[in-house]
Amino acid sequence: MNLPLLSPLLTLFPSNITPLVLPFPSAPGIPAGKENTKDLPPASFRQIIPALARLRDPLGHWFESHPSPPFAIISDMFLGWTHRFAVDMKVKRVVFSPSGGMALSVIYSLWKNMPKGGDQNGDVLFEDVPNCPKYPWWQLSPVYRSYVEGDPDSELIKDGFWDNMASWGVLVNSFDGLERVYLDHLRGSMDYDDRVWDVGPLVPATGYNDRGGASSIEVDKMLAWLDTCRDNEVVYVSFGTQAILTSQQIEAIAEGLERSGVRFIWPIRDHVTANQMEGDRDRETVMTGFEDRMTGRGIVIRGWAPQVLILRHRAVGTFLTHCGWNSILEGIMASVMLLAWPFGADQFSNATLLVDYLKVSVRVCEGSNTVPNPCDLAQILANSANQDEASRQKIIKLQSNALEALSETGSSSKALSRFVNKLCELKTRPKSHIISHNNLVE
Ligand SMILES: O=c1ccn([C@@H]2O[C@H](COP(=O)(O)OP(=O)(O)O[C@H]3O[C@H](CO)[C@@H](O)[C@H](O)[C@H]3O)[C@@H](O)[C@H]2O)c(=O)[nH]1
Repeated sequence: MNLPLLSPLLTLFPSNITPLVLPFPSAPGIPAGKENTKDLPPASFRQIIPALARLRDPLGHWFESHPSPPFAIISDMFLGWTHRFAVDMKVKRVVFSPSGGMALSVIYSLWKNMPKGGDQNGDVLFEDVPNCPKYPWWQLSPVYRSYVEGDPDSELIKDGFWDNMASWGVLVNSFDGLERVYLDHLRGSMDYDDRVWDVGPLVPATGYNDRGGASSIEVDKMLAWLDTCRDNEVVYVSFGTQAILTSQQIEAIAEGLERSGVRFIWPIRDHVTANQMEGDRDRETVMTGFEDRMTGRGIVIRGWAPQVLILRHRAVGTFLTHCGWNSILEGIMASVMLLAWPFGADQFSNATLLVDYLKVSVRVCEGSNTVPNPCDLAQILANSANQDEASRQKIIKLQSNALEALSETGSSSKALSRFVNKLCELKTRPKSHIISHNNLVE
């Protein structure tokens, strides 16, 4: 069911890429017909990681029956089992990190040291990560916090992260001019050596507007409305594919937007309604009245928004974001002011990077259960929408670093070339020289 998401890529390279479609393994806790975390609640990560590990056998059959099987595997960090698979197949495995270098450093440190709780303040200090970030226990990755020693799914997830660290190399969706210190840290602290390739930001090319799916709004109408707005006056509000807002949070955002007087676009995910918590007030009543009053001043999208297209419009100048890494990179590429409200996963580390280290963002709220004060929120939104060009300089500088990284001679392009060269070296080397997992020469 995820195959259509690849169509734009497959169309661009029809003869180079052949998808191998394996049936999604059924698994307890994952309803039939749901094959993507964007259609599932955040806790489903605990089920989906073990489910995907069951692809090992079908993949193995394909591998062994292929006349010219691959000599390297690139796989997402939630597919840690592919490291051992690669070892068995006597090929190399490269981790793909959809998270940035700082977040990955924190995640690796977490699984390496496996802290059992915080200090007396409830904080966990990451002493082996540059700048020694610390987080209260509740801000650590929920996948980590749900680890139970001896539980088969927990052990599989833990092994997956250990295997990520033991893999041959890592591709990071990030760039030198954003967080070099963390990319260097990954180079220095793992056995990856120089095989850390920062090839980002990986964002869609101009003109490609359907990232992650078709939009739930008439795009032409939305663009026509945006065209009537002044430069940078529109606030875009979105919390990615995982966060589920409570009715109280939705109400507070609606009130904040209304009080602020700003123009806005705000997608609300469909299945949020289905997941309303018990005791929440009726979201629909709030939203219907709000949408009526906001006609002409803002757009509420029920479902999927063409986020990249929206962010790139000259009228959009502020992004209230949950700090998902893709949203951050898209925001940087569009040089919009980032207002941070991290919910979970790697988002607290991402917020640390943006707010505390790079100082390109303001922390608006924190946590999946916190409800912001609508008056404070309104003030922050209004201030951001009215900022002058001078206050946008830091984010413009980051955008220019990103563009530089992607230029022909930029750091990310060079990293990609180095990566391709390494792969080519593998291809020309007989497999008998490959060192196995046990460091035995095969
Ligand atoms: O209506 C929508 C909603 C989302 N998006 C796109 O969906 C992606 C969302 O990705 P991201 O911003 O990274 O958020 P999540 O969906 O929450 O991503 C998960 O994966 C990221 C990468 O690992 C982590 O950084 C996050 O914490 C984790 O929640 C982005 O490309 C958005 O442009 C849309 O196009 N339209």
